[in-house]
Parts: sequence; structure tokens; C-alpha cells
Amino acid sequence: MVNPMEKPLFELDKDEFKQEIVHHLRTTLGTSEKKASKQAWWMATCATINQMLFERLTSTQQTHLQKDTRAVHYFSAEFLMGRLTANNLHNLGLYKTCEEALKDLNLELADLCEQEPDMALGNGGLGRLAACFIDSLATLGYPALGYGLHYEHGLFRQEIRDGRQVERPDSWREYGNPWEICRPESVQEIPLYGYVETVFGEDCQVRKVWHPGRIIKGVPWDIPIVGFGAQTVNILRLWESRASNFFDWDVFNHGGYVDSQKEKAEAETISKVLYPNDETEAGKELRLVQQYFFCACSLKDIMRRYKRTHTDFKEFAAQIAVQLNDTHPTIAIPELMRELIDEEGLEWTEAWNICKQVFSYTNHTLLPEALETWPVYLFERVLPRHLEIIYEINAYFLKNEVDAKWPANNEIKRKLSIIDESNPRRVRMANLCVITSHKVNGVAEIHSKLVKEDLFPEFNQLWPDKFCNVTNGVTPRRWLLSCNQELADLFTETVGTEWPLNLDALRELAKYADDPVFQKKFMDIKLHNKEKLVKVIKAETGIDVSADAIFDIQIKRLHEYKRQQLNLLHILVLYRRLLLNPEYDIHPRVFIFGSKAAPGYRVAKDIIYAINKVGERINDDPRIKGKLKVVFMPNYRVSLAEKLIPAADVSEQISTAGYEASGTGNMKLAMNGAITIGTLDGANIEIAEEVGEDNCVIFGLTVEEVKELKARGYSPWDYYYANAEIKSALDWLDTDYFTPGRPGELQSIKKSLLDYGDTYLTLADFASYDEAHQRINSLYRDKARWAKMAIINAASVGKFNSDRSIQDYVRQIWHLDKCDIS
Ligand SMILES: [N-]=[N+]=N[C@]1([C@H](N)O)O[C@H](CO)[C@@H](O)[C@H](O)[C@H]1O
Repeated sequence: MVNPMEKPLFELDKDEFKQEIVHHLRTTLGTSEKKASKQAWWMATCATINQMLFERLTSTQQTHLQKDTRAVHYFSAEFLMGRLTANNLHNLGLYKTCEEALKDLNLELADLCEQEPDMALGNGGLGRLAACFIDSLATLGYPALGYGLHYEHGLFRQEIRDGRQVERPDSWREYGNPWEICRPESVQEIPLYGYVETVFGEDCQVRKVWHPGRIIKGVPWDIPIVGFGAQTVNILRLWESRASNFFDWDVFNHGGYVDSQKEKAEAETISKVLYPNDETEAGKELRLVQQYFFCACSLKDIMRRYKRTHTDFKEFAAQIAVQLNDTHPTIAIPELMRELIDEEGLEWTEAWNICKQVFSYTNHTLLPEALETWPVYLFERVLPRHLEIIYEINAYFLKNEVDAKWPANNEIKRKLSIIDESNPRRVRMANLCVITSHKVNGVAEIHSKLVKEDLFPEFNQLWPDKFCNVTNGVTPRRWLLSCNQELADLFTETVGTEWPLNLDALRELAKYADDPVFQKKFMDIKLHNKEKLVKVIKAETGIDVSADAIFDIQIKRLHEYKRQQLNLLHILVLYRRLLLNPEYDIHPRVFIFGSKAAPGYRVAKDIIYAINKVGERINDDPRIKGKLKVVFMPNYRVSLAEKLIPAADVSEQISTAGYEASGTGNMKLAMNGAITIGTLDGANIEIAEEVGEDNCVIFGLTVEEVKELKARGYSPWDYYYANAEIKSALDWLDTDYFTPGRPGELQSIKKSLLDYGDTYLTLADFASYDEAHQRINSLYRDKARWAKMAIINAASVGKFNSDRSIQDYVRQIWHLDKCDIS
């Protein structure tokens, strides 16, 4: 693989780069150096970068076509891409060259990068994982396409009004987006609604003809995905919905102007907005239509590409792999069956055998509320032909698999059936995924074990070889090389340029873990990153914090199982200790939160409110002499994470054991030298194995202990009455101390932890968590020890490179060959 840090593929020097930027400013943007806004300079810089991307994209596509390569198609309802300018420059190995070119034009590249809106087409970990994966697929030189939805509005923009989350529409494409290309030549027409006619052919052959009630046009937008080194440039193809030329002239001609537009408006709503739920199913008809729309567009696109070089489907499964990123694209299964049987005329079993070889499924959560099930009546109306096919798959499965293994066992049948027979009857998308896919994987070792043992035990008995694990990873290009350039330069200076391509090369750093000189260099960079963040915090929240304090960071979606409420409870107890004893000896600490709550998730929004209200009182309380600060950063997103993560000292990974499937923020923070305080949950377990128990701070109940405590009956009141500090802290929420004049406004959190049973065992883990924070406090005060721990963390997380995850998928599931793009 070409290492662009050694020799960029495009050897542009700064003068040539500058020339190109000015050329595009004048000819592409139609303005001049004197008049140009920062937005225009940014777009001109992007146009210059696109020249190189498009060239490699064309070579990549031509080579893949010539070599008729097998490819993986990553179907995901979410791609949380963030910004692309810096990432694309680093992957071309031209970031510094571009920076110098712009300097000559009295411009700051970092400044221009701030002009770029995040491409926030995802909710959290699942969407960001998809983005890291397509970066790794291109970097490793595998033929791959990402397929998803071209949402006009991504994840809502979060504003904090008087401490409360307020959602505002995201408009990432307001002034156009330089990184996408519309491909009208590949438009698709997608049927919906209507009815199915059974046609009996003269050869007594039964054929199904679907008479759709509506046709939607699918317009593809391609985003070039350049790998590190720019050898391979794959595409991410996102589908926008538009009214097909199904304009109702009759209605129009009868003056029904608005109605004739109705179709258009309705069609466009399909890709209008991302559903902002993380781990809870939306259950809305539009959500099912969104899922079907992008899956059908993508499969028709794959079919069109395949038929360019094939006349029958014998090679289809050998050429095409489709990864289902959770159950959101499950509808792709009956859609491929429909296309193969109804449109290509294949036999049922032939089509079924192809589907089994083509599809594989990744499960990302055990939360029951996240496992999608759709009412049968909705399928009957929206996708009548697909419902028929699902019934056929179910009948085939129950007869040939379940009955064979568990003859006449209706209980097991009821459990494994794709159809949940309770009223109303529902289609279980996860069961359809497991029954069809040749491989099913979880996203961390403990999670994959629980997927087999707790979520799908009977399926595991039926097909033990079908279940495997692929622990998540993150791309070190964005999450180290691009977001923490000073640390990246130190690593390159110390171990050479190989590490962005082979993160295990950083193991070399461990040799310097006790070296005071290296420790100073490492921690000076951490301090400088913290000083940069101090300015961002001041600008975004008005809060003054000191870079000498411990930066303790919890950044992830707001969910009770992720236990931001446990972090808050500990802050309340610390605050009370300082009020009771101002000499209480702790190293100053800044608790930083970044988190969005699903708009309909009441308790989650209350927790955000409580963090802000408690923070307000603490931050302005002179009695504690600034020893404690609480900062809630509004509008947490990928580009903000890139500023927070390099400045983190402590990484909060405190979910109830057994609930966080993996986590990926934990990997990014450890990679940037933060020390994890965490439970033995998800990938925290594997991080602790890699860095060593001495270099992280583990606390709390294990997965088994959580199960046992819940089994024997857990009462949070026991902990409330047994621990005076817990009691005082929770009783504080009944008062108006944090909400002057509005007593009890924060009571819903106390209720969720007591009256409603504390589902996620926050009180049960409090004492252990508190003790863990005291360990953090003493460890941080031992500067040499802390520096060593930070260096060991950065040196030991090579495993969590998304390149390794992709290699695991290739070896266990996709069986792809790299394709060298000359
Ligand atoms: N949906 N979903 N699941 C998640 C995340 N919330 O997006 O997927 C992520 C990506 O696999 C996991 O890291 C995380 O633990 C899990 O909760």
C-alpha cells in the first residue's frame, strides 16, 4: 500500500496547489481573490481536491469493471460522515501542502475547514461505524460501495435554551455540498403500495404481478470515498426521492394545481429527514418506506451493474456481498427475492439460495425496543408482494429447519417464526435477517456471546457456525492523524510513518512510557489540546475552565443505559462534599458532556436539563473555588468530537454491563491517550485486555452480576437508605436549589432512580464508581504514572483500527480480494 506520508500519489507542491485553488476560485466559483468569502475559498479548495479524487475514482471504477471484481455493498440507513475536507487531504497526503498554499494566500486551512457543515446522516455509533468502515475498505483496496439515504436534513441541530435541549432542523446542503455528484444516468423507479395479481400462465406456471399504487423516482448522489494513499476511491451512493414524472395532469387541468403537486411533495418526504432515534425503532410508515426505498434503489443499481457483464445469475452470489447494518435494511431480502423471481424469472429455491449467499447481518444492540418489528397490516398496504414472499420464506423455514430439529414444537415455532402471531400480527425483521443471512455477527466479544446465548439461542443451536464476532474499530486517519496532528507528528517522529496503515506499529511507543523526555512531549501536547479546547468551551458556552484541571469527558447519545445520570449523581456527591468540607482534597476537575437525546425521549431530555442546571449552580459557586466545573457542549457531532477527544484525560464508559454492545468513542479516546473509567461492558473489556488493568480504571457489576442482581430482585431503595450521600444527593433534586423558585423540577431523575426501579442499576454501581474516581484522582496526581498510563493506552489500541475489523469481515464473512488500481 502506498503511504502518502512518504510519497503522495499526486505530487503537487504548494505553488501548484495555490495555483489550482485560485484557478477554481475564478473559474468554478466565479469570483476573485479580492471578493472571495471564506466559503468561496473553501469551495475552491474542495474543487482542487476533487480533481484528484475524480481521477482516482474513474481509474478505480474502470479497473473494477475490467477485472469484474467481487464487491461488498454496505447497506446502512445511516452514514455519520462528519466533515470531509481535512480527511480527504490527509488521505491524499497533501494536508500540509494545502495548508502552506493557503498560508501564501493569507488563509488558514483549519479556518476554511470550519466552513464545512457536518454530513450528519446518522444518529451515533452505528452510523459512524459505517463511515469508518468505508474509509477502511477504500484504504485496504477492497471493491466496496456504501448504499444509503440522501437525507435533505440530517440529525437535528441541538440548541440549549435555559438548560433544555431544543431541536432545530439540520441543513447541511443549504449552499450545496462540494463532495457529492448527482448521477441522473442511474435514476431508478421504485414501486409502492397497490395490490398483487396472481396470473396463471398457459404452462400452469403461477406468476405474481404487483400493480403498484405509486412510483417514486430514486436519484443517486455519489460521494467519493478516498482511501489513505488515494490508490482506491470507492463510492458512497445515497438515494434522494423525487416524484416520478407521475405528475397528475388531469388533476392539474381540472384546476387541482396544489393536488397535482401533492404527489411531488409526498414523494420528496421519503428522503427528507433522518429519524433521530438511537436504538429505539421509529415504527412509523414513512420509516419503513425510507428503508424499502433505499434498499430497492440499491438492489436495482447492483442488478444493473451485474447485468452489464452477465447474462444469467449463476455468478451473482459469487460477485455480490451485501452487509445489512442492523435490521434497518432487512427489507432488501424480500426485495431481492422479488426481483429475481418476478422480474428475472428465477425459480423460488434458486432465488432463495442466492439470497442466503449474498446477505449477512450485523446486530448492534440487545435492547428489545431496538429490534424492529412491523405490523402485518402495514406490509399489506405498503409492500403487499414482499409480505407474500416473507410468508413463503417463513413457511419454508418452519417446515425445513424448525420442524426438522424440533418436530411439533409449537413453542419454538412461535418464537422463531418471522411472524409474531400476537395481535396485531407483526413481522420480526431480526428473525428474517438471521434466517436468511449466511453470517450473523455482533460488534464486540461479550456482545456476540450474548447475541448467541440470550438473543438468538435457538437459532444458535440450529446454525452454530452462522454466528461470529467482529469487534468494532475506528479509522486512525480521522481519529488520530487528522484530529490530533501534534500527537500524530510525535508518533511519526518516534516510530515512523507506517502507523496510520498499521496501528500496531504504535506498540513501539511503550518503550518510551517511562521516559521523562517522551512523557513531557506527550503530555505537553495533551495540555496544548486542552488549552485549545478551553477556548472552544468559552466560545460555545461562556464557561471558563482551566487546562490544568482533569478533563473528564462523556460524549455519546443520551440514553439511560449509558448512565449519564450516574456521572451526574457523582458530581452532586462531590459538590456536596466540597460544600461540607471546602478543604476536601481533590484535583480540580472539569466534567464535560456532549450528548443528544431523541426528541421523544422524555427522561433523557430531563437528564440534559439537570446536567445544565446543576452545572450552572456549581460553576458559579465561589465556595468550591473552581475545583469543579460542569460543561454541557451543545450540538455534539463528529466535528466537535474531533476537538474534544484530543483534549480528554478521562474517558467515561460507564454503561450498565451487558447493555452497550461495543462503544466506539471508548476506542477513539484511548487512542488519544485518555484513561478509561469504565464497566466491563462491550469493547471496554477488550480495551482493558489490550492496555492492561493497570492502565485503566474498571468498576461496577459484571454482566453476570447484573443478571444475578436483577434475577434476585433489585431495589434501589436499599442503596438510597444505606448510602447517606446518595440519599442527600437525590433529595437535593426535590428542592429548588438548582432550579430557584421551581422546586422538584429535577424530580423525574430521582423518580427514575427510585420509584421507577432504576432499570440500569445506577445506585447499585454508585459506590464502586465513586471509589474508581478516587483512584483517578490519586493516579492523576502522580504525573509520571499518569503519563505512562496515557502513553501505554495510545500504544496498545492497535486492535481497534477499523482496518482490522474490515480484515475480520473479509476473512469470516465477505471473502473479498483486494484490487490493485494501477
Ligand atoms: N444501534 N445501535 N447500536 C450501537 C450505537 N448505539 O449506535 O452501535 C454501535 C456500533 O456498533 C455500538 O458501538 C454501540 O454499542 C451500539 O449501542
